[in-house]
Amino acid sequence: MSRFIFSSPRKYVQGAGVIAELGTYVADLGKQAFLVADEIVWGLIGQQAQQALQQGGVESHYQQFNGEASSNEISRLSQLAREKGSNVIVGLGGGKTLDTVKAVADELALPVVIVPTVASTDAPCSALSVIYSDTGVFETYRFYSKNPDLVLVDTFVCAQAPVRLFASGIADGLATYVEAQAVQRSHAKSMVNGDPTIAGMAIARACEETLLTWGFSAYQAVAQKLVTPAVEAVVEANTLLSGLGFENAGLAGAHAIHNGFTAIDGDIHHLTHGEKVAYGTLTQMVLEQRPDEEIARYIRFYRSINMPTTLAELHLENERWENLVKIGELANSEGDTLKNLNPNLSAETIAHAIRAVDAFSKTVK
Ligand SMILES: NC(=O)c1ccc[n+]([C@@H]2O[C@H](COP(=O)([O-])OP(=O)(O)OC[C@H]3O[C@@H](n4cnc5c(N)ncnc54)[C@H](O)[C@@H]3O)[C@@H](O)[C@H]2O)c1
Ligand SMILES: [Zn+2]
Repeated sequence: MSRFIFSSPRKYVQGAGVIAELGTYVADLGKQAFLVADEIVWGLIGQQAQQALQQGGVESHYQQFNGEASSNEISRLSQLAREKGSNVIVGLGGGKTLDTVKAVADELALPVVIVPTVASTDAPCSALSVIYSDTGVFETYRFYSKNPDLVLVDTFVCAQAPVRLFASGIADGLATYVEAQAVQRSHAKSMVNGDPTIAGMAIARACEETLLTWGFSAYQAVAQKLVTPAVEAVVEANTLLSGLGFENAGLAGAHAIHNGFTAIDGDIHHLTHGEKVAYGTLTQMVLEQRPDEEIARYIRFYRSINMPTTLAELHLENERWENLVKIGELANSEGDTLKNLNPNLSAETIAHAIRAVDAFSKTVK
């Protein structure tokens, strides 16, 4: 029986300078905020955030994020927030910080406010966290009963972040519709365990359209730390459209293969989420036998924003065949989403596709 489900954050606010309004919005949710950010992000906007909260009549306590969205880090921060008597959790930063604060808020059954400071992933809006070991190996998806209470995105702040992270967010967003189509084709379930709604699919499609239409000029603008209408559109696509799209229409091969890459030691660990997802998307496209010209279009677009399309760019050019098969095995693990692409893929078939992307990419002009 079909169950069409659509889930979303309660409120999404985006614009250059909106961080100044943080207190006004947070005050509706709680008056004792527990703020989490890493050292870099805190140095950039910590003071501004605290001031904005104060203006809204919200007291705040800051704790530094240690860098990994792991069970240990979640327990440590939960304990501290409990001791402080906080009644709203606020996370500022990239995907790992945001995934961690979602889990902390869930442990304490408190509202959560997400302030992405970089448009690098579609983590902000979702009701799930990606959990890793303390050393950064993918462990599991942790699901929540609700999405964040507020997502507040200051476009100006995001445009100051490294352009490589912005491009990575574009790559993460470009996977959304590719994976959504696979889920729909195979009648699989979305990340909210429902059948994709018309809304979910339309949002995923709008995400792809926005990124292919304005992704390149937005990338050029952010490289100069500028905010243009195209940058606003792409920040929305990376954050809101991609987030609602992947959650409500589902994940398939691109993200499972991304998760598979964490099985490998070495320099691939220095790649961003989006960079690995870009290659995972191409691998999925090869596995679903998309027309050559369609794959080539994606390759040209990734190249234009400096995302990897060859094994050398993933630092995997000399990787042994057994290790590529290991990536396939982890991608194929229970609880991951490769089966939404095709339940009958072997680890070897995935390894073939990983190498085939490289071979094809080298021929694309
Ligand atoms: N929960 C979800 O739905 C979901 C979706 C996609 C990705 N993810 C997860 O997100 C994580 C990846 O997130 P990420 O790519 O943002 O990386 P990250 O969180 O590991 O790192 C972001 C980096 O950017 C820096 N930074 C942030 N804002 C900045 C700014 N304005 N200026 C300068 N530097 C800034 C931070 O200090 C940090 O070093 C992965 O763990 C992935 O699994 C989760
Ligand atoms: Zn992603």
